[in-house]
Amino acid sequence: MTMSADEMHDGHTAGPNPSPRIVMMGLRRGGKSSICQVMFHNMQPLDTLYIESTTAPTTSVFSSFIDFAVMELPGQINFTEAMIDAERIFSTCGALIYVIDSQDEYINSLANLHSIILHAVNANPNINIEVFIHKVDGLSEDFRLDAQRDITQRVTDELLDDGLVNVSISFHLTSIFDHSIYEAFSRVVQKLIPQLATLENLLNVLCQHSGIDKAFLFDIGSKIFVATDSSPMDIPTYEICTDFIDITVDMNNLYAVDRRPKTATRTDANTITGRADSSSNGVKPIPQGRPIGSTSRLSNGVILYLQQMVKGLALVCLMRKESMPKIALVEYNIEFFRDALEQLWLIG
Ligand SMILES: Nc1nc2c(ncn2[C@@H]2O[C@H](COP(=O)(O)OP(=O)(O)OP(=O)(O)O)[C@@H](O)[C@H]2O)c(=O)[nH]1
Repeated sequence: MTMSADEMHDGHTAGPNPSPRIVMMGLRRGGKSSICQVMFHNMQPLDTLYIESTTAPTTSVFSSFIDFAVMELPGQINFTEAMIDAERIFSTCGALIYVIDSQDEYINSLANLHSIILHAVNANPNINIEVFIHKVDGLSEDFRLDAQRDITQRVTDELLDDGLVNVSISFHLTSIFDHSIYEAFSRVVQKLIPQLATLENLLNVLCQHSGIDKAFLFDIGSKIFVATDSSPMDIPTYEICTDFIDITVDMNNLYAVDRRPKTATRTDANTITGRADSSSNGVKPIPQGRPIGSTSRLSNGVILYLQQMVKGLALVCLMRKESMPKIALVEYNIEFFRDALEQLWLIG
């Protein structure tokens, strides 16, 4: 039986053109399902210990500034033998994430990755190959870098031997036990956003004219950052921002006015107070109606500022306390940023 991309679906509505598509592959027990569960279904990393091996391809569709679908192909399927319509899957997808278990012997993974890259690039020369060197939480700092160097060297050497010099391939060190998986996934998604350069430009202009040191545009549900300004970023800053989003959403949900009609059923409640597809995925419900906003001052004087934007996005900014007297100007500029974002989203 040949399975086509459209047949492999887990029930989330994709619409007629669920693009861009991210395909996730890798050998058994590499960590693919765990990544999807932690990123998009709010599962706690430790709970992934009990995940059963995936037996059939699954697709989840997420709606944000861009709609994107993530398809996971189980490691136990040899996709060439299983007659999966690989050509079609690769030709319609924007990125192929290949997950390598760095705590295990990875020679077999590299051979498997190589044959998949050959198929993928043949079907779609523009595909982005993203290699997740995963489970690095179990490796020391030195070991991580050694593994990354070794894997990068082996994969690129083999591609060069095959004369494939223009393959777009990136390597990321990831773990579900820290924020590295969010950063890596953000980088993958960003490459699929056609408006990325415009978003970054808008954030740069906003920072320059408002005394903001760093600004991120986050998808609230998945905590993927869709764009950031061009100033350097580090993982601790990213972590502070995602924690701030969590706290803000939790506080908002705690004190949100219940606008449900008295007769509403339990099922109605999800669609009234939460993002329709996030509620069914286990992702925190994103407040509808009045946009959420919050300001907080850290012990080192840094101010965190959050404003909800269009399509479940939030602008999170870091600024020094000296910028606080100019907060009216910051908010004025953010209104322009929001307008620009709305226009950008409307023209698609
Ligand atoms: N230490 C560590 N373990 C992880 C990480 N990610 C996943 N795991 C564990 O790896 C095991 C396998 O994870 P799965 O998500 O089922 O792997 P899979 O690639 O989906 O496997 P198949 O469904 O067989 O294709 C689970 O016990 C997870 O808890 C990680 O970042 N670090």
